[in-house]
Amino acid sequence: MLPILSMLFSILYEQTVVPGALQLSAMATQMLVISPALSAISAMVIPGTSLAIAYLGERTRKISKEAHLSVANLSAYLNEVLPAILFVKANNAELSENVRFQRLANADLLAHLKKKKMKALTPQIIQIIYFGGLFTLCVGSLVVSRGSFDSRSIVSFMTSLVFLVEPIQDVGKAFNEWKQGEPAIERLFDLSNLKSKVIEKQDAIELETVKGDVKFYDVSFRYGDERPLVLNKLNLHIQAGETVALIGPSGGGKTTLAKLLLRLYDPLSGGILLDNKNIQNVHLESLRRHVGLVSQDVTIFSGTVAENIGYKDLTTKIDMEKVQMAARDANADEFIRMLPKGYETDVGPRGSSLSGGQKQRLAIARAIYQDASILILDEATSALDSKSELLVRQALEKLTKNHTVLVIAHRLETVLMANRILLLANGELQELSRSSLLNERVANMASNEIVI
Ligand SMILES: Nc1ncnc2c1ncn2[C@@H]1O[C@H](COP(=O)(O)OP(=O)(O)OP(=O)(O)O)[C@@H](O)[C@H]1O
Repeated sequence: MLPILSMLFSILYEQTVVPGALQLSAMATQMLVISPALSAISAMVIPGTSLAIAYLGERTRKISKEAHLSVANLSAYLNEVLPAILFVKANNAELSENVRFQRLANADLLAHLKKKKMKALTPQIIQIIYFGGLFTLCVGSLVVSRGSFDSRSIVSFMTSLVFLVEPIQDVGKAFNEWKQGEPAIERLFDLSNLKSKVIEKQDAIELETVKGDVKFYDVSFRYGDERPLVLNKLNLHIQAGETVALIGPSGGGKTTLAKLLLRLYDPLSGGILLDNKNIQNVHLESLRRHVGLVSQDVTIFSGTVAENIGYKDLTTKIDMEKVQMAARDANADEFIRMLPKGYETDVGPRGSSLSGGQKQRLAIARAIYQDASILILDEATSALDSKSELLVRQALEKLTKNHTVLVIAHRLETVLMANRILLLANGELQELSRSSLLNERVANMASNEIVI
């Protein structure tokens, strides 16, 4: 942001405003010396032209804003639809998506044409206004002076006037350029003003090693003042090395609990302790290094397999030995070696060249590489074929051996991997025994998604 602002400052201020202002004051002084009366008349033209420039500036700003919005709408649409192209085809929706695309593309084309027209016309309109003003002034000056001026004074006055107009014109152009760029700057500021929902303390502590003991005490949370409580005085103690399965109805608050542990939000009341330290007193970076997340919407970036697994060290140096170990533990090594370039294979945008199960195993390998003591596994609801599912489950089982695991589970097999099973419904937790889970009544209450 700062380089952009300093560049704008340099263009507008140092290259236009400062020399312009110097020239303007020199010419105005010269004119005042030659004839104060004529200078006063000339000065009257200036507010008129300034108003015209201001009006044109405002129009340019509006048109530029429309152009920015139209391109933003188009790119948002493409970002949404291109990754879901399989869904579009499966629903025979190519034609309707084509129409939607055409509509947005046309709107973008029109908005940009309008902007180009305005950009081309503005300097001409300003020129016409200036020369109109200048002509009026010349005629006015001759009429007012009625021969009291000698020809040298008139020439000198007019020359000063021409040189006076030039910097005003420059400032007008700079003003229009500023107005044209204003919507883009507004959007940049909007983005940079997106505030984090949590605040890191100045004296926050660094967690070097973590055993993995997690405690939620009296935690209440809602997403906004007007919204209902998602968690209501919830208490939960997960001992280091334990695996806890969290089940519950959709919208019951399971993901919210995980978000609070990652400190994406702070609880309304109560607190969360990690190895008996309140996470609000811990460096965010260090907290999130020790708490790994394998979420249900697996995120795979375009890049190589190795880069996706060693994501934590992407900007430093990826440890290839560690990548391969993580892939072996995640049951991913075998399929990776069969890819055209093994670990160096490009997986395509959003991992488009991989199957659902392969993506999930890559995400698990990434979590293993991260070396977090605590893992949150948000099990994918989408079904995999039985072989893939078995490979993913085996990988998850390996993970539970040496980590504290909170698994948001949707399948009975995953639930049964856990040491304890907790049902989260209506903001409250209830511990379930394995036998009660197999009881149909509780199973229905817990979640329709659990296949029992
Ligand atoms: N960012 C948000 N802003 C406002 N409300 C939210 C937000 N995220 C979740 N909610 C609401 O909070 C409640 C709990 O959502 P949460 O995602 O924790 O449920 P869940 O148990 O994980 O559901 P699922 O099993 O369907 O993933 C829901 O009513 C949801 O609509």
